[in-house]
Amino acid sequence: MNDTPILKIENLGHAYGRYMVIQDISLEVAPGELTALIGPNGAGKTTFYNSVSGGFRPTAGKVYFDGRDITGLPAHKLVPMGLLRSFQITNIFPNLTVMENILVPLVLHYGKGYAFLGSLSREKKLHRKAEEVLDKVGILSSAHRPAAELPYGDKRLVEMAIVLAREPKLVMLDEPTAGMNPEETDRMIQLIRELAARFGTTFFLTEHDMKVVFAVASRIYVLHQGVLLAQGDQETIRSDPRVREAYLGGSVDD
Ligand SMILES: Nc1ncnc2c1ncn2[C@@H]1O[C@H](COP(=O)(O)OP(=O)(O)OP(=O)(O)O)[C@@H](O)[C@H]1O
Repeated sequence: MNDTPILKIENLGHAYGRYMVIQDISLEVAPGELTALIGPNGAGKTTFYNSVSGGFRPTAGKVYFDGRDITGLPAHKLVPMGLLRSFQITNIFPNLTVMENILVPLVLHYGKGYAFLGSLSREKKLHRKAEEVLDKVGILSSAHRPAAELPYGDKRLVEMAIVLAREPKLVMLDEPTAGMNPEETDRMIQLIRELAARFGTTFFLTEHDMKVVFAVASRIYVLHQGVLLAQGDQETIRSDPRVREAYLGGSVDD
């Protein structure tokens, strides 16, 4: 069994100018583990997310992905290694069909060196791959509809299909359900759980919606004023008085 952590973070810190926003964060994520980093507004979650997933170079610490030092590498270099970050819904091309929305990143991802070129044309193989991922997430029947026509929740499924098409080992999501209604949020939760269960994809969420966190994550880290305040399973986090205090009481419960 491979026991190399998929993600290992050592003493991570980031400052905007002189303002130290996150400090001394160390954690490890095992392959397949569903992890969330939670914290009140302004705790530094997005800064953490960007420091780890290629948004910018952190000012302190080290980030290892699958045993390799990736500290400060930009997101586009992390993608071929298998570390993806989610993108906003606006990155879906509304005038292209759902299928084309999957094909464009697939072409960019595999480029001319697409590995399993055989008797079929490269285009056919990419097409088949796109159909495969659309089927996996359950929107193959919408393949030839313009993405703009899809309801919001289905657009997020397209986004996930785009993610899956690139065969990630780790997906980092920054508030994946932001802007969604409760029904769409539930679908997203189901999708993350299903992708993890069926395809072994490791997810790391930064999130302040407790409903999402408790529905998805088995391991939770709590960030407060830029430092890790607590970590553990759901029960440990729910019952930690410091976490309740940080959330001003009550809102830790969903
Ligand atoms: N580019 C920046 N320059 C200066 N300060 C910033 C910048 N980005 C964020 N900050 C500050 O850093 C702190 C942490 O912000 P961050 O967005 O990482 O927190 P967060 O936990 O994601 O918050 P939220 O849940 O509100 O999105 C905040 O005080 C914020 O104002």
